[in-house]
Amino acid sequence: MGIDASPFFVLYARRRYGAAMTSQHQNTPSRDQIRRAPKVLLHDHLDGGLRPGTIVELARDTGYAHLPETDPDKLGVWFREAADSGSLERYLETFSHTVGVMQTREALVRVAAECAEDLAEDGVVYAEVRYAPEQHLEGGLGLEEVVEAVNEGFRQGERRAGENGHRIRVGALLTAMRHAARALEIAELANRYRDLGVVGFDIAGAEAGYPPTRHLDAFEYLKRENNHFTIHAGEAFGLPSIWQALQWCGADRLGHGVRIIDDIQVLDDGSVKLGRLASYVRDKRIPLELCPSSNLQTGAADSYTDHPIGLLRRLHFRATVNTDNRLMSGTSMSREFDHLVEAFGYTLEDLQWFSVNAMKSAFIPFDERLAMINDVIKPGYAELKSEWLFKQTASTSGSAESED
Ligand SMILES: O=c1[nH]cnc2c1ncn2[C@@H]1O[C@H](CO)[C@@H](O)[C@H]1O
Ligand SMILES: [Zn+2]
Repeated sequence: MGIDASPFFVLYARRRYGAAMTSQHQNTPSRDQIRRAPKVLLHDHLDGGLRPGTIVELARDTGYAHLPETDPDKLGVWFREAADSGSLERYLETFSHTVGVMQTREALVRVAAECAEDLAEDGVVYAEVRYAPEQHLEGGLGLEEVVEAVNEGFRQGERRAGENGHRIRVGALLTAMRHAARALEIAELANRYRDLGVVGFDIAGAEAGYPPTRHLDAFEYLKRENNHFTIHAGEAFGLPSIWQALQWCGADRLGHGVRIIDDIQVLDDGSVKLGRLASYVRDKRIPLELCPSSNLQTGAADSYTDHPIGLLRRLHFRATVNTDNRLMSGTSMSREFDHLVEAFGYTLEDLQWFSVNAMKSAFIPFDERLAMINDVIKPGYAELKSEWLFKQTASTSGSAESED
């Protein structure tokens, strides 16, 4: 099975990128370099990324009385531990508390603004952040008011980040919950707010028992409108879910899609055989929104070194790295990269490859994606890759000074 192939890949990666280094920039990037590297995030849930302190304050302000902890540090730990159950269904239960405090316009604006700020602070230059408008109506808001509040928050956050020297652009993805029956309505909402801050559509929630084909009407509508959508598929459930998402629903990208590994066979001699579906995904350059830490918590992978991303990157799938839920996983884009660098010996070249892959797969227009790649991402990595040159100069001039 493909997952067993990862140790082989580690060896391959170390040999290829570790021992056989040809220049300094192929060294392991430092944590600080990873944080400063321009990163692109396609799969991040707004209701999975709140600051614990904000949850506590919003609960107090909005009268939400069900928090398991009221100390922010303890609450952060509670989310990580509660989400660490090995089951997607139990992982998803933790969202009742974040969604619980996101029922007013003020709360939504604040959470969205802080999300943009936190991502920018972490070096993310472009993000598509998703949430399910239908889950934020309990306080009396309408669907459009929810979308407008979140958009307002993203714009505020982008402005504040810019004032602090961090440029970021955030687009919203509207999610419909797969167990519910509002997908068409949410798809129409996504279409109405197209070019007004919403860049696409998604479905999420428990996968087993809720195939994406339940929502075919929504996907067909979006296709007729030439709009974009991704589908959570191949996370808790395997190949049939990925197959349906692509061949019945017509998804542009796969949310997770990690189980495509079940259609990849690694033979004893190290050669690899792709099944028909895996070949299709690779040949058509279907973007995989991979979320390593989240997969460890829901049981989709056992460790970073065993995570299929190693093999998928080696086989040149259109792999991207994502956070999924920063609060539940206690993570960030930089931390995801830190883990992958440690597990697979990735260099700045690899991190750039993931970032360019993600930017190519974004739902904004082609010319904007290209400009992001050429004017922001590549120059950012080029600067990091050239740092060793200037370190050398500094140490030379340092020793000259000491001789004076
Ligand atoms: O990894 C995931 N798989 C499936 N559904 C998820 C995942 N993370 C979050 N959500 C669901 O998406 C909703 C909207 O953001 C969240 O409320 C949560 O129920
Ligand atoms: Zn997700």
